[in-house]
Amino acid sequence: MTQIGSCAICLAPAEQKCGNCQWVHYCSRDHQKQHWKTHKQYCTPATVKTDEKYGRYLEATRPIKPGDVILKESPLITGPAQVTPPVCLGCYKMLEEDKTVPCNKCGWPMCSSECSARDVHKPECFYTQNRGEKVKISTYGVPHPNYQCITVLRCLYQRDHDQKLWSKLQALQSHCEDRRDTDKWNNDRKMVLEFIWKFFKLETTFCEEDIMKCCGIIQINGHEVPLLEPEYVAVFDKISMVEHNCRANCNKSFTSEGDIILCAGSPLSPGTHISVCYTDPLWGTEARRHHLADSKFFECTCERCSDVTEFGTMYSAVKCKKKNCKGYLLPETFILPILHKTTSPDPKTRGLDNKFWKCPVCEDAVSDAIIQQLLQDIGKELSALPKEDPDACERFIEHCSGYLHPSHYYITDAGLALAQMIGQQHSLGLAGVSDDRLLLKTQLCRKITTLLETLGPAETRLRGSLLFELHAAVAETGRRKSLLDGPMVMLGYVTESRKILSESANLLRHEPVELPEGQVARQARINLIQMDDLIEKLSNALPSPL
Ligand SMILES: C[S@@+](CC[C@H](N)C(=O)[O-])C[C@H]1O[C@@H](n2cnc3c(N)ncnc32)[C@H](O)[C@@H]1O
Repeated sequence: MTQIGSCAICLAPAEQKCGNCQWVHYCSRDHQKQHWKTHKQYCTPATVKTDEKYGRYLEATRPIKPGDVILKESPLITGPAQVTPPVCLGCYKMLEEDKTVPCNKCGWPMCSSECSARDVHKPECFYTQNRGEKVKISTYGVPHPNYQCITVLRCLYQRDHDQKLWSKLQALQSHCEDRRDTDKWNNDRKMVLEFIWKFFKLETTFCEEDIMKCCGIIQINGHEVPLLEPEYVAVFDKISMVEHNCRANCNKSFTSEGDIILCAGSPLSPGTHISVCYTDPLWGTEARRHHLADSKFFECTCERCSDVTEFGTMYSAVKCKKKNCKGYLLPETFILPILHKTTSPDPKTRGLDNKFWKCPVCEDAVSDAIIQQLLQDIGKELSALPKEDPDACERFIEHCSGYLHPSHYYITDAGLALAQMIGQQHSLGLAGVSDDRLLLKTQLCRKITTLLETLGPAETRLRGSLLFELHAAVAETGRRKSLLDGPMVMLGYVTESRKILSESANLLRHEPVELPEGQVARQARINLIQMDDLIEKLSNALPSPL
């Protein structure tokens, strides 16, 4: 069916759309030509499609290279996170007692009078003034219930103040039927809906359906923006169309201004579904699938979830315990129906005793309940590890290696923490760690970055940060070797380290300086210049072949 929109120039009903992005309508070729100067800045190499499984999704319209920006857009709505200590409702900075300026119209504490005057603060200011009594916040630094409803209230405000924005928000997925009666739904009813009705006296203004739908729109489409601590929430328009894949081909990052950027992580040919990972790609398949079912209301059947070996990485595999067997146990499938409104896989209530994990080498079979118990115990051990303790981390990895595949998610998780810890705690940095630890860091960084290339090629933030760690370890190894074998061995190591660093800088190039990854990217650019200098000096010092 042809969709009728309104012409971007004259607003007349229009059937034709931009052939590339299929987003903007035109009534005539003349108006399309006239609009091109503006539109070409926003015309994206992706278009919205619909099907039964995904609903609306984005598809590439032309070949896209890794690193290409597919979309960049400003939020439709921003607001504080649902559970947050008091933050400025203009800029989201955390508020400190005695350093706040109450908005003179509504009393909400702000960081400055400039922030009170920001448009973003208008909705709660408007409804607080109508309520007839100013807000008074007296506890800071801990989550405050008054903030739970703010982002929802800001959505609701648009109904009577910005029809276009309201329509865009209302068109987003909210899964109202699936959410009904979940714990989150019941909490939202109490902490958001009742607060809006009672505190703001809006019982006759906004009905239950409108409020709960806005809660759903934020739950399904909201992004936590990590530019500040605590994070705030933003809902975007086009980015909301991007589907999930556990081995996504794109990633999102934020600009310092809070815009979102969607970037390709692998080459995309026309017709490819554009995807990001809605969950943590470093979790095991069961945890990812449960998280998606509980928070986004679909059961993931992507290529990664469908392949128990996770592209041959054996990321969820458990060691076979039959005597002398060197095989690994895996279930036949991870794609089992998940009962909605449950939380995580609980070995006691799964009732899956008739499911088995099998070893292809010795054909042994172990019941799912036994495996779940083992994984639960190891998971508990991992969460109880003391923070910032590399020895404890190393002991955990050694112990778990008796039960799990070397690339198992629990071992990878601990390995990642260990790789980042080595060198961080020493006042001399990597120069202060033992040769063994330096080698371990190098091996862990290499192993996990390679694993990430397979499991999450678009996870550029983590891969870029780990490659930065790796470049430092390789350079330090070179420095130590040169002390024994003379300065010339250094050249090979520095050249390798520079290559790794250049990849890291490239992967992190969109990260804003507010994020640790943006700081790493900045340092990487500085190090690159220094390394080029060093490589030149070492090359010039090489004896001439003549
Ligand atoms: C942010 S929205 C994406 C746009 C949505 N498809 C729409 O039509 O508005 C997230 C929702 O899309 C659907 N979805 C996204 N990725 C999916 C996937 N891999 N499999 C099934 N459904 C998916 C789910 O309903 C999910 O809650």
